[in-house]
Amino acid sequence: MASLLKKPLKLALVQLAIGADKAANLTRARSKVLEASRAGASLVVLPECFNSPYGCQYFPKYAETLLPSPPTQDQSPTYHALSALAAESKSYVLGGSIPEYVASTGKYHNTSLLFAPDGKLLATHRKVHLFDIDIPGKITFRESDVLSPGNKLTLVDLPPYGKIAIAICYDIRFPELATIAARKGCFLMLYPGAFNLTTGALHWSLQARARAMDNQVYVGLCSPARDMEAGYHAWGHSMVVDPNAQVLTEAGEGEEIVYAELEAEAIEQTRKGIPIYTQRRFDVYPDISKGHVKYEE
Ligand SMILES: NC(=O)CCC(=O)C(=O)O
Repeated sequence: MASLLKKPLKLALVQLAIGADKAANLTRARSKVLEASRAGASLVVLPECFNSPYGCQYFPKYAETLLPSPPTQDQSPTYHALSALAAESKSYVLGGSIPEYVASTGKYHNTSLLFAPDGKLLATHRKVHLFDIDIPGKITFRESDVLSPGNKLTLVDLPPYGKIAIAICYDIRFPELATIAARKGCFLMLYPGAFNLTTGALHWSLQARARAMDNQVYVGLCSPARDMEAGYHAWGHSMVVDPNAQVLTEAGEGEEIVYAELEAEAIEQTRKGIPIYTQRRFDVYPDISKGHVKYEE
């Protein structure tokens, strides 16, 4: 079987401290991405909502217009900052997510932008599963009060490494996405995400390890740094999990960059040792990666 990961890749997750000042967030993101690329990272990930505080009341105020693409500097300063940063750092940069406004539909989305080392936009992913939960006495959140969901999976080739998939935070709770992506040849699932103190303690690491274990791929989760003065308290603990479901690296709660070296052998050895890839029973249940799947490569 051909290697899914064609060349070792150093991945960096920037657990960014995010505040109310968008320009300051972009400046801080720039300095952290450059630090990560100087440390040898070829793929640098920023958190969900990295240019604004996380919360329904903030989405319209911080939203940028990305279409028609490319947007002007006024329509999307973040697009231009990320593009310039990818080119300057000569690395792939995943701009975790930003609030997006689509003028033609009047809708807001939670959208991730991936730029190539030459500064070109490679992919956009709009969060497919909106974060609507209600745990009495703990946390109620309804992204769908303001946001509309995206309607596709996002798989993207990063030459010379191979294919990855991008999804955002709550998307991780829907294992179909990772299963389809892995069966379509991705070696890494990336989830910029802002879990909270209730669900983070319960499920953050479990979800990351479960997606890795079920699919025998690498998984990266990139959170904002925790800020107890903010309205939403992010869990932190950005992490990279290997294809055997072991946590390779994990941040604490504050601002931090964590790194991991991803290698083809880890996927191959895991799949050789526990060969679920050749043991599936599609005569008993369907292969969900076949048939009706809306995705973009
Ligand atoms: N930003 C989010 O989608 C949060 C998801 C979350 O906290 C969860 O438990 O799921």
